[in-house]
Amino acid sequence: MGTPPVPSSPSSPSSPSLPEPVTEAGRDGLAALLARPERALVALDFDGTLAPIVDDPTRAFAHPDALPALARLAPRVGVLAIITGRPAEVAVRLGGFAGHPELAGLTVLGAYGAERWDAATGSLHRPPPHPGVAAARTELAALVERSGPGVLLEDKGNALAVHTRTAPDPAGVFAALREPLAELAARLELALEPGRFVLEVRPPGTDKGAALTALARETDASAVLYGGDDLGDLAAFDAVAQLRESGVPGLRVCSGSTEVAELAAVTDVTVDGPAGVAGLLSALAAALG
Ligand SMILES: O=P(O)(O)OC[C@H]1O[C@H](O[C@H]2O[C@H](CO)[C@@H](O)[C@H](O)[C@H]2O)[C@H](O)[C@@H](O)[C@@H]1O
Repeated sequence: MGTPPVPSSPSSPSSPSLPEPVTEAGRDGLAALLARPERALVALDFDGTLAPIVDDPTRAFAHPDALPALARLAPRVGVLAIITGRPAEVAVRLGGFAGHPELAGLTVLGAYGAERWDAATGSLHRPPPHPGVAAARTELAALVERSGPGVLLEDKGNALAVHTRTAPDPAGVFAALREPLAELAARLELALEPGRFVLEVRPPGTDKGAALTALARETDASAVLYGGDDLGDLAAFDAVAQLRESGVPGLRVCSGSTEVAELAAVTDVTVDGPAGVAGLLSALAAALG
């Protein structure tokens, strides 16, 4: 017996209208996507974009409207992808992406593009562990212990994330940890990746921009949409700008939040967090018939 199709959205029976991008390049990107959807690449970040931000990273499930919107959009565009800082298999589990016939073509690029899961085959590609991560694990456990209550260490296998969201002073602890973590990352030949009340040390060598560009080239995309909410998404927004310069129109969607308010200035359209993203994806699917 196969997995049943994704149910329709619980909270938005009718699709909202497509928002108008505030930039000309964004309007061109949207027009190109609507004109040739079969050649379009739609790529989305996970946390803060498809999944609401919550205190416990292990319980950051997709917004209830996200999966129905993705399922509706997937058959209408060339390629649908998730590009996330999570390990690919964690994003697949939290998103509930596996086993749905509508999402048979979905690709999940995890660990900022270092990992790849394809729904079509269920195959997971993961690089070998970086030697610096094991050393960082021991040091970070001690550092987190000293940092006071509410500071969490998320062990992602080949990366480690220190979360300060549930500390009594999240911004203050984040600021205090930034320099020691930058020093540790440099010493162990790792990269420091700051995000929403999180400082991550991870293997260098890739980012979401490189991942998005490679996927656009691999799939010969004629238009690209990228949606994100955090600092790690800036590389992907830059990649959209570079793809535009090389003749591939693109649309940059900001999943808006008060935590990373500066992102709206470098994107073409801002929606209200994961609910707004799901609404936009649903509206896109409706516009594509
Ligand atoms: O690339 P993303 O999919 O956006 O992942 C980036 C990081 O997201 C997660 O942390 C964020 O979400 C948590 C759950 O809502 C929240 O508690 C935390 O404050 C946010 O920074 C994830 O835990 C990290 O591993 C990802 O790198």
